[in-house]
Amino acid sequence: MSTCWRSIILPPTVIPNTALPWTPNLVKTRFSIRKISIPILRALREEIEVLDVESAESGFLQKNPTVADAKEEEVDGAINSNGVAEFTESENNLTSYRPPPKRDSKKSEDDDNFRSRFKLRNGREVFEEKAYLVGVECKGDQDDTFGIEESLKELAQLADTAGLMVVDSTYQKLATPNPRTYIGSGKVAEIKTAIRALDVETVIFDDELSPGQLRNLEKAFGGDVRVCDRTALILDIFNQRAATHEAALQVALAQMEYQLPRLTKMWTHLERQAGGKVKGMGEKQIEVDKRILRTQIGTLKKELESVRQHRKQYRNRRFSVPVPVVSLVGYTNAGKSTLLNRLTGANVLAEDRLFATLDPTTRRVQVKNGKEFLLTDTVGFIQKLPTMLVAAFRATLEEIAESSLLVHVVDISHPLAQQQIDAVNKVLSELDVETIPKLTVWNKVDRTSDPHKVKMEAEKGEDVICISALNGVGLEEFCNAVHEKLKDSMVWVEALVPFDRGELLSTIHHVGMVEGTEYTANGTLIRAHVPLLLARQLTPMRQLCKS
Ligand SMILES: Nc1nc2c(ncn2[C@@H]2O[C@H](COP(=O)(O)OP(=O)(O)OP(=O)(O)O)[C@@H](O)[C@H]2O)c(=O)[nH]1
Ligand SMILES: [Mg+2]
Repeated sequence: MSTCWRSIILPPTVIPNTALPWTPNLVKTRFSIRKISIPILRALREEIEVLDVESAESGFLQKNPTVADAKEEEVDGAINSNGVAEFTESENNLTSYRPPPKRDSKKSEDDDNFRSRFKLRNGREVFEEKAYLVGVECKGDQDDTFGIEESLKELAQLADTAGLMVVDSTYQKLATPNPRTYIGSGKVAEIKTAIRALDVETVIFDDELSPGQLRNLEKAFGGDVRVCDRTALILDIFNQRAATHEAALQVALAQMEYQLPRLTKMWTHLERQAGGKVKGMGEKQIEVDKRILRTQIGTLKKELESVRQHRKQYRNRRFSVPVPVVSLVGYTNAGKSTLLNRLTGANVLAEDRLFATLDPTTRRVQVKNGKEFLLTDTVGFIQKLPTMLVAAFRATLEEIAESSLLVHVVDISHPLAQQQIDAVNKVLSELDVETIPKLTVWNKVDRTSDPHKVKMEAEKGEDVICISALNGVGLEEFCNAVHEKLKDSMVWVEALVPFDRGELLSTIHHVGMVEGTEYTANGTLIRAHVPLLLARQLTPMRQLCKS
């Protein structure tokens, strides 16, 4: 997971146009040269026509001397350990063909295996590192509705999404986690043996580790294996997936806040890039680094604020057209984007991976009876969602808070559907949206063993609709249910609309629920449930009606 590791260690590289001391890499690198090991560089040189490192990185290296330095050092190492002659010949004498030196078949097989571990993920080439997963089940932990094995299964899915190859996993039941190493010393020794036997490159813990625990574990495992936790993994996926400027800023901020207490000496490059001006008078390096990082966090927050102001203006413009907004919320991979695509013909990425969507997308849905509403697709939730990520995405999630109706999409075919529902409700309660009317949608009924039985179950529940977003089953019923629910959030009006305001009448018909119309000498008398904003627009006519 080269990109994963890169983002854990280095500042994220996707923040254009900032006055940060380090220069962001605007050409998104496919992986971090800085952290690429000697054998990877060797393979890269052999594969030069596939992955032209020099040209791909040249712009970046000029801007980022630290990375360039690191690259040089490691290339030298590769040459020394592999023999200079082989590379020099192939690079300097490209026209005359000479058969490659015979390599023993084991080495060639290793190289092939090695090369096959470069995978394309989210449009980037990443090195598929071997990962080992570790979980802890604390006895008497009431909060975790997910069992440890299920939670590790989900962690494996997250690792796969980030581009890692999970080679094995283990867990331990403890009364309380060990404050030094999170797991007990026996488990540490067991994992150390597995690391050697399986060539593990990254060990991922299913819970957030303290900075001290991270350091102690890295030391205990021998120093040459990376240790990270679920939060870092999720942050990395978000970093890989962030497609818009705002999402990139939000993730960058969350990553930096995660980094701050975990800073070690590796941040010395920040100081160099700040032109040495920050060299402290007797200040420890780590303090300097922390100060620089805090400044960067401040800069990011300011930039994020200005982006948010922009979006707010856009949202206000949208609200001037009083179409009700319906937000799709739910566990990651439940089928929210598939439902949006199906209903609106949108082309939002929907795939069988966690966190396919980060940015909200809103589209207009036209229902058969001429009614319409706006449907917003949002970022999915997950159990143990890092609080800093909820905080970072709060602005995006504000869209949810401003909607007229929440549609909770559930993957009913998932064995842990109920636990996922609970996890989503927990996040929703953190967002203070309990007052917004809610409709529950049981999606993927086609994947259940007995769709008919599931439908009967749904009918027993209040406000539950069964659908299959993939094949379109139940969508008409869904739209009708949305409309009925929207009525709950609407205001009852009786208004006398003058004949020259015909456009208002058609808006009322589009977005409201008309109960009756009457033509009078002064205009059309209309009785309807309408969204609050439209009711406000109709206020003078409502007064007219009363008089
Ligand atoms: N069988 C079946 N698969 C579905 C259905 N709806 C969605 N899927 C599949 O489930 C996977 C996830 O769908 P998405 O629409 O990306 O899920 P999402 O909720 O947007 O996920 P995030 O963006 O990660 O939060 C995709 O492979 C879809 O094809 C359905 O009704 N039936
Ligand atoms: Mg999605």
